Amino acid sequence: MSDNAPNRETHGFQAEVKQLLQLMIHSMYSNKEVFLRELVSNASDALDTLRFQAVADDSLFEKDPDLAIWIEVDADNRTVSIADNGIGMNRDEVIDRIGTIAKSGTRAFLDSLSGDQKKDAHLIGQFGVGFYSSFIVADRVTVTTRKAGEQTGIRWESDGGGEYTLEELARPGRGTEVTLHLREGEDEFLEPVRLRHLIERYSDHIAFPIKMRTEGDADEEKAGDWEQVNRGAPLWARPKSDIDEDEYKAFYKHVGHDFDDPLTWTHNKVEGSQEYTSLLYIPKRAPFDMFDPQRQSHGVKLYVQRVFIMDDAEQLMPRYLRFVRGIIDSNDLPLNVSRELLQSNRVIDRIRAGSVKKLLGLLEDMAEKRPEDYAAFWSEFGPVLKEGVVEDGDNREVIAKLIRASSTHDDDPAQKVSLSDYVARMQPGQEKIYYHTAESLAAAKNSPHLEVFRKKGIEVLLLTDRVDEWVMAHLTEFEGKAFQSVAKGALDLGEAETDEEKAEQEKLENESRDLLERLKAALGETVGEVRVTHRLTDSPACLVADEAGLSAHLERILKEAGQSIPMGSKAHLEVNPTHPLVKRMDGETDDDRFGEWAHLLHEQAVLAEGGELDDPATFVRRMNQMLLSLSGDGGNRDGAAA
Ligand SMILES: Nc1ncnc2c1ncn2[C@@H]1O[C@H](COP(=O)(O)OP(=O)(O)OP(=O)(O)O)[C@@H](O)[C@H]1O
Repeated sequence: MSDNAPNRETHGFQAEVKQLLQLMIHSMYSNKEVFLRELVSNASDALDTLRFQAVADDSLFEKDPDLAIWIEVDADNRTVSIADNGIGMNRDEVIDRIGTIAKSGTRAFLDSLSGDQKKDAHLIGQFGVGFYSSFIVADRVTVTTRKAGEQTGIRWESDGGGEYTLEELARPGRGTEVTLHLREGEDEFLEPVRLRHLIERYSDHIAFPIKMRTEGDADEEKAGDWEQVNRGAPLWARPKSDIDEDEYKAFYKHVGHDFDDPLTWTHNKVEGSQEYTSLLYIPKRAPFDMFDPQRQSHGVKLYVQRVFIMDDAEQLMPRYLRFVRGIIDSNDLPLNVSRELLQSNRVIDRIRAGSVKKLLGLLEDMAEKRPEDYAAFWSEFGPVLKEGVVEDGDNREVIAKLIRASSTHDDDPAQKVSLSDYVARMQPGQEKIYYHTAESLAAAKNSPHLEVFRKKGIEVLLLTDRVDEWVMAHLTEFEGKAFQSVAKGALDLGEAETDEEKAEQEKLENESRDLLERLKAALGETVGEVRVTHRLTDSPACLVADEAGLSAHLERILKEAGQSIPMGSKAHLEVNPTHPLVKRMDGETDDDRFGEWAHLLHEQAVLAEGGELDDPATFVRRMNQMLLSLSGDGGNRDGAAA
């Protein structure tokens, strides 16, 4: 892949990059000044990385320890350059990082965007607009860079079409310089005043000096010297009272690589036996790959005494808070702390416990005082936070309080009902918190299992997130009330059922003995027990798992995940003897025909709860036969009806 110039190679962009570049140029145009913030943010990260690596090897400073970022305008050539003396990149790194997007699923996500979504800066922005935002204002971008400690520099150049060129070059200083050749009409960025203004607005919090040339109008002598244009101190180290909302938001965009503002944040300085500062943010939106196990997240960064140590210090945050972004700066850890050392470290354990507490407190507070924000949070991150019920036994109760669900109270698809709301609405005599898990809200709310609950006005939580089965296996009680799946075990409504109702039920059971036996004989091992239902008022039958067994919904999840289903008891068939269809069956004297009815009843029950039939064709044949016989044309046409 080389062209005519000596030592110059031409490479093609990865397809995703090409696609993203085009989308970005169009969707971001009205926010075009973001390029400056992004390039300064990258430069700051590169300085952080150098400073960290130099802790172990100070030769990397190459006698140039004053870390900074320089912004320079060349009005004649219509360029703006952003330079740093940070870690730099070697040839392979340039290819890997500036021509490739590592996030898996990017392609599929980009392909799935509709026309309008393609113009939505916030959707595109979730990739972290980063370096590519240069092309919003530039029609050619040149990067020259040399990695600290290495000999050869490299020059990268592209017009943002499909290709870029690479060329080796001698570069005495380490670090990176990005030069933007501005598009026609973008001359506003040649105005130093405009650039200063943008730095003040978006990059003031950058902890390294950002320097620009002094302007010479008042004092010609000094014109051309470099002067620092930002405050240059880490934001989190400043007193809270000194920092305004916009500064917090600007810092979030840098640290969280997000284009949007955060939803909320918590900033804490802990003193005493442990000293650390945390500034933790909750984003507005979940990244598209939130549930991708391979996702590379921009989580929480660890600093030690204001020196950046590492990104994504997963020991600082439990998995169920993986959406949190921000920094933790410890005064107690050594500067040369490694990932391995963090693994079983008491300091880290305490910082994590403290931070989790703060975050859960922040969520509690938001739930109470800003319910609309909390609803927005829940709809983005609810399923992730729920994992905490399983993962974090110590905080299970607090997390349970934060859970929101749909329920039969209003059948609203927005998950709004808290467990406390539910308990407050429990019927007199009701002892349990009832819930139903299903694949979708439609399947949940129309499930036959809910019939008796609806009739009696007993609320049932409708749980439709994938994690719910797993969560409910760990959540056994709330405020002293046990949880009960409406699709499991023998139903006991306790005192919510009157004595008359109980007597009637018993009578019905006695009268139905024969019917139940015939059904069990016809269905054999297809089902566990066959019994009279408590649950149904309108449907003829439903399936019920054992108390300790797997619900049909969980069985399906496991099957889809390719897991083997533990051999347990079969689901039990519950029938409603008062249903006209069941009554009619009871009167059927032909055993073969009764058998067909019985299977049909079972198959219906499987379908009604969203299940799949083992043998759908036979079901269809039975169904057709039944329809024909009901229309008075059955009996002799068995074969033809199939
Ligand atoms: N000034 C720089 N010095 C050293 N490396 C850099 C510099 N700018 C960019 N890089 C490297 O290129 C990578 C890609 O940069 P880019 O801005 O596209 O994304 P990012 O900063 O990783 O994340 P995001 O896209 O979420 O902002 C960076 O992760 C970094 O490794």
